[in-house]
Amino acid sequence: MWGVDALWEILLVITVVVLGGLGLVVGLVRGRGRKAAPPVTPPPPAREAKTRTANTYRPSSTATIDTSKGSTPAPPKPAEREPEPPVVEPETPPVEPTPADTVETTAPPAAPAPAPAEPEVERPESARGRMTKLRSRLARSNSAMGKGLLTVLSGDKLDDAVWEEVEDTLLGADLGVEATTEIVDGLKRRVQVEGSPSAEQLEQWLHEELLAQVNPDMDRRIAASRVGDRPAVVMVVGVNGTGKTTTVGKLARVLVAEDKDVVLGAADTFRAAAADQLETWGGRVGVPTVRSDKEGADPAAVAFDAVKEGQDGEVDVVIVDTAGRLHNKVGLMDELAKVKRVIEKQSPIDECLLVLDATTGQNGMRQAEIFAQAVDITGVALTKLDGTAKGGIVVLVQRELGVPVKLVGLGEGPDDLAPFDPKAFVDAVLD
Ligand SMILES: Nc1nc2c(ncn2[C@@H]2O[C@H](COP(=O)(O)OP(=O)(O)OP(=O)(O)O)[C@@H](O)[C@H]2O)c(=O)[nH]1
Repeated sequence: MWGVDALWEILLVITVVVLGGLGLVVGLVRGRGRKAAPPVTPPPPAREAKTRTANTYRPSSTATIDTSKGSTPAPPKPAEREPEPPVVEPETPPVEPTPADTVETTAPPAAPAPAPAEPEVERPESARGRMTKLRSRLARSNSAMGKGLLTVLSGDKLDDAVWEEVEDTLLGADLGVEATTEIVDGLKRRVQVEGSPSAEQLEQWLHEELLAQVNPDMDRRIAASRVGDRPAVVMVVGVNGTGKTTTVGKLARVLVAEDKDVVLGAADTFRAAAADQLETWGGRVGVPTVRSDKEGADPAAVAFDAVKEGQDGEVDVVIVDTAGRLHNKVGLMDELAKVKRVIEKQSPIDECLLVLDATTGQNGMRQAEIFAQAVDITGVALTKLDGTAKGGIVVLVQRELGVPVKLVGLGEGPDDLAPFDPKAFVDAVLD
């Protein structure tokens, strides 16, 4: 018979076997359960995926450039070869090609751009009476002289101190010594003859004395009409920066307003932009510009061609702009003399206008004298009179050069050039 110990051993073995079997069954059941789990919902399509879909409508810009350069195009990436199956949510509307895409991919080649519109030709206003219209500009800068004079003269007595102050004021306005002396002597004489004058009487005398100095009898017409069977020729000279090219442009406008046919000659070949500047001025009023495309071209040759063009085209006037700066003064004067000589092989020069900057005062006068030695000046265009209180330069320049101021510049606007009117000038100074 088996002992109790043996019985316990048998029971222990059976328990171990049963527990091991149970463990095996549980393991199997859990493993099968994991395999049969429901599929996990994929994450919503990323933003990147949408973008990529849209991009398939758009030819790569780099590819286009590469093709046009003739280089071998890189094989298309799989994503570019075929649109990817849509990975967007069903409710997302399909991506439409943008108008730009449509043009690039399917539209026929774009129609040629319309021809640029013809630049509009301006019709400038007549320059008659322009100085009276611009009088306020002149008065703004120059009436200090007039006011100063009238204040001094309206005192209780007219003694030496008063006359000295009048002299200083006139000299300060660049009238020059001779004109100043003549004006003061004239006033003193009238006071001696008439006795103590009223303020109005003094103002009237001052007006007359100043006007006499500005010399209203000078011929200020510009030679801009055909002479016999040829155009008039106007040569414009002056130091660079005085406003020479601008003045030629403004003068062309003045003449167009008078129904003149004008040709411009860009003989300032020293400064590269001068021809462009002139051409722009001319273009605005339908006036052609003869120029050279070569920087530093022979200015005399350009001037010659301009005059020839004017003759062939039977225009009224040819205006030749010249250089105002060279490496040295002698070179500039030699060049101007040459331009003049070459023009005169075809036609007399009817007008030689010197452009002077009124703000440069006595310095401008020295320039004027140098130019006068190289060419025969027939008139002066005094620019920037709006920016100086030294309007007396009008008197000085006429006295020194013996030629009239024919034009005055009173601003930077295209129509700020006026035929000089002595009475309007004196009126503005004594305003
Ligand atoms: N305030 C004022 N400015 C003026 C007048 N005339 C010309 N200017 C200005 O002066 C400057 C010089 O003018 P330009 O015509 O280029 O001078 P330029 O003498 O031709 O100079 P270069 O071509 O270098 O020889 C420009 O800014 C003009 O607008 C004027 O009457 N009043």
